[in-house]
Amino acid sequence: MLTLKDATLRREACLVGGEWIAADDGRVDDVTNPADGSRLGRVPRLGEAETRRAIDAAEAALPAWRARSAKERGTLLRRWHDLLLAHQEDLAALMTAEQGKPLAEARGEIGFAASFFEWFAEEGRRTYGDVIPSPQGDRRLLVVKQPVGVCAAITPWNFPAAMIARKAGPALAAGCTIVIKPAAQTPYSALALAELAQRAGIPAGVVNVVTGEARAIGRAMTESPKVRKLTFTGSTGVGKLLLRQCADTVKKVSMELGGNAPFIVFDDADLEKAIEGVMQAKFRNAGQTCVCANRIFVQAGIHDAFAARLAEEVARLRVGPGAEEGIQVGPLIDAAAADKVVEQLDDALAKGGELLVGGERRGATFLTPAVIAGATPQMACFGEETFGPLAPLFRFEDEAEVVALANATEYGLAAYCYTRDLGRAWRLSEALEYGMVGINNGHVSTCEAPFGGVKQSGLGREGAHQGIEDYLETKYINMAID
Ligand SMILES: NC(=O)c1ccc[n+]([C@@H]2O[C@H](COP(=O)([O-])OP(=O)(O)OC[C@H]3O[C@@H](n4cnc5c(N)ncnc54)[C@H](O)[C@@H]3O)[C@@H](O)[C@H]2O)c1
Ligand SMILES: O=C[C@H](O)CS(=O)(=O)O
Repeated sequence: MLTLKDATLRREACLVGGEWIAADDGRVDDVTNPADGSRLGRVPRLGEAETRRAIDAAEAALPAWRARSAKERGTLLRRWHDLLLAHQEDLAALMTAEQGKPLAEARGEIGFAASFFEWFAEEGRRTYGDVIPSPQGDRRLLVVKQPVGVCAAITPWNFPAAMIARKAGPALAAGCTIVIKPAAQTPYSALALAELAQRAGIPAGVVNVVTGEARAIGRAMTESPKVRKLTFTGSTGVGKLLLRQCADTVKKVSMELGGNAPFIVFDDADLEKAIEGVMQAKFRNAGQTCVCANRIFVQAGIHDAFAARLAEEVARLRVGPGAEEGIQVGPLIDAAAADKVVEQLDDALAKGGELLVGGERRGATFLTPAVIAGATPQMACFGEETFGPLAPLFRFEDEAEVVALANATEYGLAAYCYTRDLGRAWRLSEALEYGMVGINNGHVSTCEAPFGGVKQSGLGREGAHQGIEDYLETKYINMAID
């Protein structure tokens, strides 16, 4: 049973123009706990009409919000940050109940989400323009940055708070207003963030959250000329669809899409550090992160020692409901997600892979973390994003071979490399076709750094200074002074 210190954080209505609303026709959708399939509650099933009203509310709030100074907007963002931390336990409990991740990870995600509000509270005050030396004495050339305007955000279930904060933070700091559609599986985290935005004093209409029919809401967002930017985090397939839908109104877009991360271990790597890194890069959120190690390449000389140590560590992982203290691997988001991982596991075994540990299905959504040796590029786990606790080991001989294998994918989000050779670290950092590279490090995400991918892993960057640029327009002013 989910009990919160502050029960009012558990909202079952949508925030539109400062009002908490139900669907016009009263329809609702169940929210379930992936650990046991129990119903947590119900949230409104909004459609196009309600979404259009949310867009209108964001448009109505825009002039006053963009007229505030960046410092004033930053003060409110900082308050939102403080409220997330003040309610971290309740927000973590809500997240674990609806998403399944272990409580310790959920607490960490709330801190991660809050960091984007803190970071962009200050970045908004540094959206500098330019004064350009004019070629004519009677002209002055200026460049100023202005907010894009009304933004729409569509976010995934795997990081239900941080993926919202990584968008709402820069949007609000830049002077934009926003309409957010969270994933159907994880609405409570989004609605709790909206509740805390109100408590922080963020004005009505600046932040709006709509739950309901994804296609209908997405259509309203992408078709509306009032929406000047769409920021999406989710699968590459849905990203492509939304990109197409945004073309008719030429919206600015940010796309944070799928991944297929290579994790490369050379003979000269520090074995224990590599094991620590792969455990972090592979099994965080039960392997359901876009930057998870999807393919683990191990050089022949260290392969057997690495495989034995990895199997040993994986066997120790505690699997169970995320709400139980000490659990390290929770359930997958639903039975279909677990089915997909089992299919990839069975495919690998059918094609010659050797199961070293795990792979046991426990009920609908639990799967004990698995390690497979003898993986090959002919297996589904080579080309497809696994999004689950399956670690396939690919043996390789030399640098040229592993770079070619690592880059043989349409994805390009994150990559990892373990070596103590400085020259090789540089060569791999430059040769790997990915937006982010971890060298002797299995976790790269932080608000100070630009997160994002190349190829079909996305467009744009989130976090860092780059993250606010996506919410700004550049205006050039040519002024005659005669
Ligand atoms: N690059 C990143 O930063 C990042 C972060 C997290 C997740 N992801 C990716 O997201 C995927 C897993 O998340 P998911 O299962 O929620 O992805 P998904 O693409 O199925 O859904 C993402 C969001 O899009 C919505 N959606 C789905 N179809 C839609 C449509 N036709 N119109 C409008 N909205 C629609 C969903 O309701 C959800 O809110 C993985 O591929 C993962 O790699 C990427
Ligand atoms: O899955 C997507 C997240 O962006 C992963 S991380 O928490 O930013 O590493």
